[in-house]
Order: sequence, then C-alpha cells, then structure tokens
Amino acid sequence: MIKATTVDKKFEDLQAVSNLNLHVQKGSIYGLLGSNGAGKTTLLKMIAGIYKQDKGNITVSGHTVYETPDSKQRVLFIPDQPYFLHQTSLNNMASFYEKVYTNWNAKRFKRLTTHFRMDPDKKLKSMSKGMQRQASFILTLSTMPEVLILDEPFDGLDPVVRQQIKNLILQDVADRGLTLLVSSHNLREMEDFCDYVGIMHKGTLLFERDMDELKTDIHKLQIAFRKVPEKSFLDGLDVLHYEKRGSVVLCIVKGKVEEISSYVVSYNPAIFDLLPLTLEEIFIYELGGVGYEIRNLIVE
Ligand SMILES: Nc1ncnc2c1ncn2[C@@H]1O[C@H](COP(=O)(O)OP(=O)(O)OP(=O)(O)O)[C@@H](O)[C@H]1O
Repeated sequence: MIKATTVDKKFEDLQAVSNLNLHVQKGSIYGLLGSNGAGKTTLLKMIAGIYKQDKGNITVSGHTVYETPDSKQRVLFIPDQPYFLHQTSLNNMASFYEKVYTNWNAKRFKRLTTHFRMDPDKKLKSMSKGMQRQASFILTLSTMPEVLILDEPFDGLDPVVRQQIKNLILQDVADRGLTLLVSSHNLREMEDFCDYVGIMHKGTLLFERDMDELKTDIHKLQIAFRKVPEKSFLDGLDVLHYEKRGSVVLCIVKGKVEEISSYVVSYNPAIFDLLPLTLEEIFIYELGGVGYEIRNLIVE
C-alpha cells in the first residue's frame, strides 16, 4: 500500500532521512516511533506528497503522491500543528473541501460536527488547540480518505475525545480498509492501537515489525543463581542489556521463548522468570543498542 524504497532527504547539509525503506500494508495501522529529530515528520511529509525526496521512490497504491492531484484526493495528512486561515470557520472549510474532494461526505461532516458539539460558524483561529485538532479530524475523516497520515495526532485532545477519535479511525479501518500511518511519542497508546511499528533514529528506520511478533520476540529475563556464572554464559543469546544484582542476573534478550528458556535452564538457575516487555522498554533498549541510552543529567 505505502512503499518507500531507499529514500533520502537533505535540508542543506543536514541528512534528515537516509536510505530509508518502509512498507505499510493496506487496512493496517502503522506506528512510526523514534527519537526527537529522527526524521519522522520529514518522512510523513514526503509520503503525503508535501516534500519531494532527493533520492529513492515513494508510492501509495502504486502511484506517487507528490504533484499528483488524484493521489492527494485519497491520501490525507494531519500535521502536528493544524493551520487554519484567519476568519475561517468549520463551515467555510467544509464548503472548500466539498469542492476539492470528490468523495466529500456532507452527512458524515454534519454528524461529526454535532457529535463533537462544535459550532460550525465559529472562527477556527479562536478555538482552543484541542478543538482545532478536532476540527481537523472532522474535515479529514469527511473526505473518506483511503490513507490517513497523522503526525502526533492526539496531543492536546482530552482522554474522552482521544478515545472517540481512535474509535472512529478503527471503524474506518474495519469497514473501509482505511490505512493509517501515525507518528507518536506516546508508546503506551501506540502499543494498543497499532498493528505494526517502525522505529526511526537519525534518519534511518532501525526496524519495522508486526506488533504481536515484536512482543513475543524480545523478553526480560530474571535469573537467580546459587553461584552466578561469568557474563559470557549468555554469549549464546542475543543480549541487548545485562545487569547483575547480587545473585540475580537481569537481562533483555531477543529470540524465541523456547530457545531462550532451554538455553538458560541448561545453566541450572535457582529461579528463572521470562517476562514480556512493554513497547516503551523495547524502544529504550533498541535505541540503547545504537548508542542512544538514557543517561542521567546532573546540573549544578
Ligand atoms: N524545513 C526544514 N528545514 C531544515 N531542517 C529541517 C526542516 N524540517 C526538519 N528539519 C531537520 O530535519 C531533522 C528531522 O526533523 P523531523 O521534524 O523530521 O524529526 P522528527 O522525528 O519528526 O522529530 P520530533 O520527534 O522531535 O518531532 C531535524 O534535525 C530537523 O531540524
């Protein structure tokens, strides 16, 4: 559905995106995670056809979006900071969208406006940040998009509206096969919402994985020994993090449960627990593996 192949983007001397490959399946929800300045917004804007990549290829349903009005009818983008012209109301925007978007659904627009108790004649600029964001969702979802690209979309929305908007998106995914690409720093939220996740760092995609697979592929081990063996006893496993606290070894390991378990058990531990990781823990350990660790900042 969305396919980015060997994509590069530079801003003057700064390589914002570098040799990046990404693949989003139709009807799925893909969460794009990453460190600050990783290049997520730049990538989303290239996929949405706002920026042109310097190198590589980006297609949505087999077509390029950049300077392709037909694709822009189907691929909608909500930026992290919605922008509306002065003096414009939701109704003004709806009349404009109706002329531009051939699949504009006036009935849906009315229902959503009423549901979210928005005054369609109030100037959007005078609305709160959260209300402006709701207005963006109302307008965008009323164009009946095929692909929705959202840059940190839920910031500023209260928990009730947040859940309602996520439910609307999930309905569109289930009923119309909507494809969603969403960037966020809220890993707890992404963990429940996404089918796939990709983690970006310094312009590259470290990996992209099925969410369920990801969680069954990386584990936290707590192993207690009567006599703790040398650290090298773990050399046969793919260890992301190792810590020894007295007679207990705590580590983060990638791999299949059965293989890890039989490996560890062969060293006769007194107690051995294998626990799942949260997406936040996976994020921190994966980025730690490429030198982006948590270090305490001490100020004087
Ligand atoms: N229009 C621009 N002109 C120059 N540099 C830019 C521009 N847009 C982004 N950059 C730079 O490109 C890099 C990637 O920025 P980008 O906004 O894509 O990161 P991000 O992953 O979305 O970050 P964050 O999570 O902090 O929002 C940053 O170093 C940023 O300063």
